Amino acid sequence: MSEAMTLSAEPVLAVRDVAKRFVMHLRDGLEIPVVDHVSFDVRGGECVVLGGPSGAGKSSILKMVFGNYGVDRGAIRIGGPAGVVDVATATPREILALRRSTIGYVSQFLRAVPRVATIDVVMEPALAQGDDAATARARAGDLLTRLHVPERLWGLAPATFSGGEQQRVNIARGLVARRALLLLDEPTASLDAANRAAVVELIEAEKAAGVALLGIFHDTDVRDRVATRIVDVTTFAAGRIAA
Ligand SMILES: Nc1ncnc2c1ncn2[C@@H]1O[C@H](COP(=O)(O)OP(=O)(O)OP(=O)(O)O)[C@@H](O)[C@H]1O
Repeated sequence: MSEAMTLSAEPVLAVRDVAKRFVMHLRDGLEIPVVDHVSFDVRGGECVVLGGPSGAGKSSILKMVFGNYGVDRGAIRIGGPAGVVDVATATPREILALRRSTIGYVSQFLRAVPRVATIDVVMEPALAQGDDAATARARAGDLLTRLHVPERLWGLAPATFSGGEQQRVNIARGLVARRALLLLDEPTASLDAANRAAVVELIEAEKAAGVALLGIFHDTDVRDRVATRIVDVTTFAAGRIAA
């Protein structure tokens, strides 16, 4: 199927005229403008990559979309089961509901819960979404296998795993639930070539399933393979020259 045929008509994510500055209260309210007039869409079936040098504001934009950072101006509209929610004006409760139903976040860091087995860590978001245990376990096992996490580790807690193993457990956990919008914060950082390739395949599968993806990838090889479009964040620089 061609890419155009898998794209949904309405964007899953619509960012409109967003501005963000940080106010340093411990430094007499010093203001650090980061981005201004940020506008872009992400439709189902496409992977939009935020590009630009270090400090341009890529992570800040991702964190605003996830609701971790407040927004000074503009709208971040996300279409979910309960209709369209504007993250810029949503209550914390609405943002949490949106995360449970609509937005997935895959970072490179695992916040490991002590003593919980890997398979349970991975399947938990699928159970929270309402999948039955057998379905959630099967999907979790499939993802762990594709990410080369050996089955002998599934019953162990990931706290003692290597950095790369923990990262792969985290990616599996981030992908296990079916979400309309996936945010990817350098999911392939410090993975080896075989696992980078596995992540690229999983991202392609999400695109084919009609998921909207927004990501940051410093690895240009991975970025060029997954990106439908690159949004250059330097075009949104707010009154400052990016480093
Ligand atoms: N919580 C914060 N408080 C104050 N300033 C911040 C905060 N988060 C980010 N910044 C500043 O905002 C600017 C953009 O940072 P951001 O992390 O979004 O850039 P980036 O493009 O993701 O960079 P990198 O590629 O290095 O991760 C930087 O100058 C940074 O110092």
